Amino acid sequence: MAMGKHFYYAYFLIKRLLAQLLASIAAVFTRLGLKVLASGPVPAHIAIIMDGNRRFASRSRIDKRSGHVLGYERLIQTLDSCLKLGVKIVTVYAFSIENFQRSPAEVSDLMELLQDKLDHLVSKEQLVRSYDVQVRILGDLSLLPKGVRESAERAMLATNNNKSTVLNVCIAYTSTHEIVQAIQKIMDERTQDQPHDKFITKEEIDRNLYTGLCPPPDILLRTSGETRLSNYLLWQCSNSYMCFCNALWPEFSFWHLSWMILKYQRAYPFLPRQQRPSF
Ligand SMILES: CC(C)=CCC/C(C)=C/CC/C(C)=C/COP(=O)(O)OP(=O)(O)O
Repeated sequence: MAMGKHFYYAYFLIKRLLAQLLASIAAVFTRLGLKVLASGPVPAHIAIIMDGNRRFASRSRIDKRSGHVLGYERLIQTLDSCLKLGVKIVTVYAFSIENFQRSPAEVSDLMELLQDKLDHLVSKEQLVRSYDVQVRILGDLSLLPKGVRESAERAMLATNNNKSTVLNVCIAYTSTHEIVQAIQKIMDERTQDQPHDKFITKEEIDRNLYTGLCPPPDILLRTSGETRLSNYLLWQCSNSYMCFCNALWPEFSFWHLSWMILKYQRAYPFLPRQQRPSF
């Protein structure tokens, strides 16, 4: 009996030591990987369609909400790696206007999660403070329940003075809606200020999109093997390097990110030069 107990303790001790050893080896390789990647051109802006949370949940036999929670955790880890690498702006698709057509229970779960995570992001997330991240919520906030809208406004206000890096979170967003709203805004201003001016310029549309003066994404990543744009940043990504990855979003690791950056660096000499951020 005593022998069995000792064996049991030894087994768990060895398992824990091995896990710690593997974690230290992974940390060393991650640091090395970051150094190698940072020696090539680093994208200033990465846009991500975080796809595959529900498929991951169903494969892992967990509920959909837990799949989205894991998706949020993966976002924080990916953001951490991007910022360590020197990426200045990360823009993520968290909820499209089309997502409102999901079942009322799932929409309500996602809204609760977004509210919770937006509050968490600015109050408890060390990453936001250490990298001086400005959080911007892009989308038609009037479509959101009051609680989520208030959390979004709180998050933007609380990080408004952070100037080093940006996390854009697209919620209640679709690109066509954004473009229509931008044109509508320009037309409304026209009627008041210059009633006879009939021409709209590209620069005016740029300025009036939710992304405003933010430079366009260098890379657009979509996970889960889907190769559609799903009405995401259609105007802004006209010259972006597209990267489609088979991993589901909760599985997207540092190594998937590194592979994507390496592919971008290999293609870099042939890519059109994008506007660089001014910070
Ligand atoms: C505050 C903040 C930034 C929160 C982010 C939370 C988060 C990760 C939201 C993503 C939600 C979403 C619709 C993912 C797409 O997977 P899916 O549901 O379409 O999965 P499927 O493709 O497997 O169906």
